Amino acid sequence: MKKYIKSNLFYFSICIVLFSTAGLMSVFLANILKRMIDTSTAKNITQFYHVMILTIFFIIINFTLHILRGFFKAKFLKKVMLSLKHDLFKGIFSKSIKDFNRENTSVYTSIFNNDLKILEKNYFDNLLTIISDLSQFFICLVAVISFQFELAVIIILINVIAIFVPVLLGKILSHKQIDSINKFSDLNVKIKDFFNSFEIIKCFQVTHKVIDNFDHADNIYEESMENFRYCEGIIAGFSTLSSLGVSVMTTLISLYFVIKNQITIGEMMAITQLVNNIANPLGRLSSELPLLKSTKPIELKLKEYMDIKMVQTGIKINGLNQITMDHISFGYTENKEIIHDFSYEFLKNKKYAIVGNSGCGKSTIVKLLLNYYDNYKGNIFINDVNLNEIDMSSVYSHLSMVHQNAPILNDTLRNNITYYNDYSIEQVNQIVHEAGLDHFVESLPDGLDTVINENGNNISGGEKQRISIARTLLKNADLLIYDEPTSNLDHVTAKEVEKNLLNRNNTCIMITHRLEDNLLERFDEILVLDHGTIVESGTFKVLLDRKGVFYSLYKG
Ligand SMILES: Nc1ncnc2c1ncn2[C@@H]1O[C@H](COP(=O)(O)OP(=O)(O)OP(=O)(O)O)[C@@H](O)[C@H]1O
Repeated sequence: MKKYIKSNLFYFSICIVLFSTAGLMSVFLANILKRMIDTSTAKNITQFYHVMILTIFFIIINFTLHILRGFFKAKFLKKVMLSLKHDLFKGIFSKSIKDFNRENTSVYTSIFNNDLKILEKNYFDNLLTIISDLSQFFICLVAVISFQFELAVIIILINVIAIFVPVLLGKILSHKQIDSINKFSDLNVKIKDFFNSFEIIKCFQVTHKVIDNFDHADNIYEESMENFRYCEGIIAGFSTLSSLGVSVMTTLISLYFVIKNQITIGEMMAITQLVNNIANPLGRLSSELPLLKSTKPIELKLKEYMDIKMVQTGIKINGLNQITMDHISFGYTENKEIIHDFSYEFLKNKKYAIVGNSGCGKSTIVKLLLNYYDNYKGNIFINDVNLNEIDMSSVYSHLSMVHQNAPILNDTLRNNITYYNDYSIEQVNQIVHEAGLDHFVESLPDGLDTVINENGNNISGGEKQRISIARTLLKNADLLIYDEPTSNLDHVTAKEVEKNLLNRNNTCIMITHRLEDNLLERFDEILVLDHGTIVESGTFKVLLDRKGVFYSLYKG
């Protein structure tokens, strides 16, 4: 976190100066109190006017300092949180697809919703309070020493004992903190899943079970929070002991010095005031310091993400001429192989269909091509270069894909289609037409500028699919991969859209369950997959004539 302080040193330095004045202001106030009491015992009206002016001056300065502290603290926190979130977001997006998929997306959202908030409050904000309290403690201590050396020594002794235990407890607090963060992340995953499945939960009438499930996860989280709060409570107890002990001892000892005529009543008041400003900050410090320490695990966790660099090593490819899958075997888990000895060569500008029963591994083949997983046996080559040696970003720049469940942004239809790239209005309109979206766009109140809701819940499944198709076509990549692109479209629209998809001069791999003549006749090669292996391949006509697996699938 020091890096973020360094990069915002200007605002941090101003904050240090402003928050450090807290001690001086306490001494100022103690001085005013001393003068007030001494004036009352001397009954001197000139002294009274001096004290009055001094008090007004104190109030104005104190007020101004508070305003300035608030202003610069807000600036500092804004700057530091902006750069922190930027680096974190960039770090997460620097992950490869396979690394990103290893964690549930709720884990990432929980970092932003929870971890960063804790860091802001317990580290950066807390740090400024610590500076203020340290300044009060040291400056007031020096002031007390200048009044009464023996008194200062006694105060230090009491405080050292009182602060020692909470600092030790800080380590335990830190463990409790990280435990509660992990539990919160688990709870977040559940909440996200349940909200995403809202309609299904209602239809299946399992609301009570879901509530039980939620309660269970929440219970685990709250128990971890309860442990954390217990620990905080114990630390707070020691803090109170510290400040109370010091206050009582000081008053008694000061009284003794007054009785012995070694200090005036005004000085006794000033000392009591100063000691309060030693004991109270010290009491607070004994919980603030452990809190600061407790953010260490969060810092380490975030650092892991922020240290991820966009890996752009490897060989760059300038186009996709041929893709060779050579004896590929793969399973998501060790004991279940999904793809068995799959070998095939996809050639430039040819059209391929992959068909087969549900679960036979069609999408998995595509995921392996896209390097989502690298723990397969065999080799994948692109233009004769092994996929493991290629800079994947150069591969991604030459391909585009329509996913089975197309992700939709909570943004305008235009941005959902262009994905923030710059295209002319003519290009966008042409693609809208090819994806069969003309009527849909016309029906929208703001046309392409209409905002689509989160997950596209104000549009139909077919419209979502056509947006995804438009997005893919607009990129006009060398290789277009379609995973059941028209499964949600009516027969007529599907036919029209598929015609546009296959008319293009690109390599195309389409996974489809639509075994219809007018579609299948358009492919150069149809791969028939069964249990992760190609059992037949050829043109539609050849496969029909063979009267084998494909024929049975086709005839249903
Ligand atoms: N991330 C995953 N982790 C574990 N198993 C998975 C994962 N993804 C898919 N599978 C399993 O791998 C097998 C093949 O899945 P795949 O999605 O490739 O099938 P598919 O032929 O595309 O099916 P469909 O036609 O239904 O889309 C299935 O049994 C599926 O349950």
